[in-house]
Amino acid sequence: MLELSSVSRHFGGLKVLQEVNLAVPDKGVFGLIGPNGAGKTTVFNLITGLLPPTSGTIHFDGQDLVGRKPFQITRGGIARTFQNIRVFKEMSLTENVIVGMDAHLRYGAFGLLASTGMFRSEERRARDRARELLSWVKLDHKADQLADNLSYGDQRKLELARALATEPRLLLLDEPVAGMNSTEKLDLMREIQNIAERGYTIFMIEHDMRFVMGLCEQIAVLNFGRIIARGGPDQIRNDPQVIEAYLGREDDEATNDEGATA
Ligand SMILES: Nc1ncnc2c1ncn2[C@@H]1O[C@H](COP(=O)(O)OP(=O)(O)OP(=O)(O)O)[C@@H](O)[C@H]1O
Repeated sequence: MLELSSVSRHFGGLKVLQEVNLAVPDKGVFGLIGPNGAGKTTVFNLITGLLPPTSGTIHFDGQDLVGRKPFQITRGGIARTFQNIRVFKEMSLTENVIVGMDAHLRYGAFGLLASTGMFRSEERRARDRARELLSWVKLDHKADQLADNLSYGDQRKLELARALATEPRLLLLDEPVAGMNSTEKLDLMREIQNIAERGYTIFMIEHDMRFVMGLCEQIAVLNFGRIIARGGPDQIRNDPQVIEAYLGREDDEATNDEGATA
């Protein structure tokens, strides 16, 4: 579905990604892990058109993504969430999700939200879909509340619902459980699993090893800008290069995470 071939990205003299080859298969959950600063978010920034690669190609369903603008890539079927939460706190949950639908609404999300009846049927459809997506992350009972009232974990889930509102085929999640407690993590794990079962392909970056190992069928490991391993959870867990990449860095938070070596 998604294929990166010999992708490199340099920032001045800093070689953040070097000849990365990565193939995310259609359907299921794929994980990208690696120590802090390994280059993981840069991979997402290249896929979503926020940055161009220095060299290499990125194909999605056979189409070349390099040179396309972020909104074109979103319309083409790739959505993402960010490491830092980006919800509109002064809007309701429903309105936040409708903003995500923007590319698919005839009058645009803001036109629709500001309307006084002109676009009623489109508004009703958008609200129904927003509520459905909120139910996928168990937030539909809070649909009319302001996003500002949500816990940190629920704000992350709202971002996920908003990303789904762009009707993607591929969903990129950048550290979806960052800052969540263990109950929230378990809930989110189930919800992501359900979303994958609905036919979405999920590609996630995550530091929480228990979460990654519990969800992903395939995992790639990035270290100093290079892929050092790929395979199923058991293979990754026992890979000597992966163990060294994590344990060899005393300053890495992943080695201190609960369950990091699970
Ligand atoms: N726009 C940029 N300009 C200059 N350097 C950058 C830029 N974006 C990322 N970098 C550098 O690239 C390296 C990799 O960053 P990146 O955010 O991709 O790592 P990461 O694996 O996602 O890390 P973390 O797990 O801590 O989020 C870092 O040294 C970072 O400072």
